[in-house]
Amino acid sequence: MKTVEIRRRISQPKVKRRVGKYEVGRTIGEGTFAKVKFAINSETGEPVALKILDKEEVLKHKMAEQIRRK
Ligand SMILES: Nc1ncnc2c1ncn2[C@@H]1O[C@H](COP(=O)(O)OP(=O)(O)OP(=O)(O)O)[C@@H](O)[C@H]1O
Repeated sequence: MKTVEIRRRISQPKVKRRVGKYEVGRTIGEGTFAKVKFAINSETGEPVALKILDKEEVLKHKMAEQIRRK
């Protein structure tokens, strides 16, 4: 009985990272200033590509004016 409970716990999917309403999954690409991850809008179920910017690199290359928060 005890063994079954432990196995169940181990086989549960890992808790995914959350950013606001998005459940963040695997990395699908990388660019010079950003990492792009697969994510799901938990309110609508819509799959999206989530771009995570490297703030240091953006500031270093004076690209802040090209970035808009959505
Ligand atoms: N909307 C998207 N859907 C799926 N994959 C994407 C999407 N946007 C970006 N990617 C993936 O993430 C990678 C990195 O994207 P990003 O826009 O950061 O850089 P890049 O424009 O390709 O390269 P660089 O920043 O070096 O000019 C892309 O090459 C692509 O593989």
